[in-house]
Amino acid sequence: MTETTTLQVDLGSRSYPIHIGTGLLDQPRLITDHLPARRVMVVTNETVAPHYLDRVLASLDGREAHSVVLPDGERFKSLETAMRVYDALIEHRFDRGSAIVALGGGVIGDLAGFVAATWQRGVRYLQVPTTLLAQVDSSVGGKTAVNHPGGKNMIGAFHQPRCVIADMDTLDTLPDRELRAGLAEVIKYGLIRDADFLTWLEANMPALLARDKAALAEAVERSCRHKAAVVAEDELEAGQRALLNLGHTFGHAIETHTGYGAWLHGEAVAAGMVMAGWMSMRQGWLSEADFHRLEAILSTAGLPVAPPAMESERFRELMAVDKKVQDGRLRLVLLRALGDAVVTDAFDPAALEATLDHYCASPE
Ligand SMILES: NC(=O)c1ccc[n+]([C@@H]2O[C@H](COP(=O)([O-])OP(=O)(O)OC[C@H]3O[C@@H](n4cnc5c(N)ncnc54)[C@H](O)[C@@H]3O)[C@@H](O)[C@H]2O)c1
Ligand SMILES: O=C(O)C(=O)C[C@@H](O)[C@H](O)[C@H](O)COP(=O)(O)O
Ligand SMILES: [Zn+2]
Repeated sequence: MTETTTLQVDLGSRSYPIHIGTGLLDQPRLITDHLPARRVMVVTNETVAPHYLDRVLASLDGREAHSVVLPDGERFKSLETAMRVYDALIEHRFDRGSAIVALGGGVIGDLAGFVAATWQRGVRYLQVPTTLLAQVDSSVGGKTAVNHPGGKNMIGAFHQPRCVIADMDTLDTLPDRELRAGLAEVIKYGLIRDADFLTWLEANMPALLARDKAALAEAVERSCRHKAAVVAEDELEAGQRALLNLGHTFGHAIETHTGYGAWLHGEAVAAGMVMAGWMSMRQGWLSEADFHRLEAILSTAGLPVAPPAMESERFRELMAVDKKVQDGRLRLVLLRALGDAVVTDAFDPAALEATLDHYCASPE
């Protein structure tokens, strides 16, 4: 077991710790200390359960622990799947004092968090993220949701976890493609608010892709510091939190268009960040050299730098339901420089049209 780093998400009475380290799943009482509930439901999926469920259940010794093992995949981040968890909660008489543990990647975290937010109008829950993406982003900040067939994360709530336990050892079993998808959200923090981190990521990309534990731990910790700081400033996305959405307006359109799953969230966000970067360059905000740097780091991380074949009209249609639309006006996260992002509706519409023309397939 190595050192554990603990960060804090400062939200007054709803503050909570993020523990990052190795061997955490085998530490007795780490979960129960943060979840003083008699009944606990562990929500996980069929891929994660064989690796980690027994250890989490063992750590809940002394509690009445149950588990629900869901099918795996973004397409199961739905109300129908949430209903399976509600069914288990009813069956085992879960009351307001009961608690939920989300064990898995962002799909499980978002769905279990949504169930926790809505079960009897809100019960406690804890995040045990097991993908890089979930450790650096989705487990922190309390955005919970399920998808609608017509739009990503359309049905959700803000509901903060009581604690985040990121055991880096769980990344040992993560497929390479999923590791790369997680790197997209790590790179995002550099692009929106930390040019030095971006330089560090460029230098350390080979180590990260080779799963060097120290490099991964530093990437997780620096990412969580950024996420915690943004969330503490603007929990409910009244302003600056929207910067965490860089690439997501384009990316969510890609995920919805491709039916939730063909493109991983991180892959869609990577292509979306390239599109946002290209548009920022077209606006005259980002230099050509910096755009190429953005494209290069994503490409070195093995991520897509262009969307799938999609007509521009389909992008327009899907982007129109983005949650950042205000009074019918689309707001986008664009870059003024690397490490300096802005959320704005004051973009040149011609720059958006040029971006869609540049990246989209023409209708047959
Ligand atoms: N709430 C937020 O703030 C937030 C932030 C970013 C992303 N998200 C959401 O997160 C989701 C994406 O999360 P994700 O990338 O973790 O995808 P995911 O949850 O689908 O996990 C990726 C894959 O890895 C498997 N897996 C998980 N842990 C594993 C492990 N340790 N070993 C082996 N396999 C493992 C999963 O079963 C799945 O097949 C999207 O729905 C996205 O919208 C939410
Ligand atoms: O925490 C946030 O805020 C984010 O925007 C993080 C994103 O990486 C994440 O994908 C989030 O789920 C997107 O939220 P949404 O509000 O655009 O659905
Ligand atoms: Zn995201």
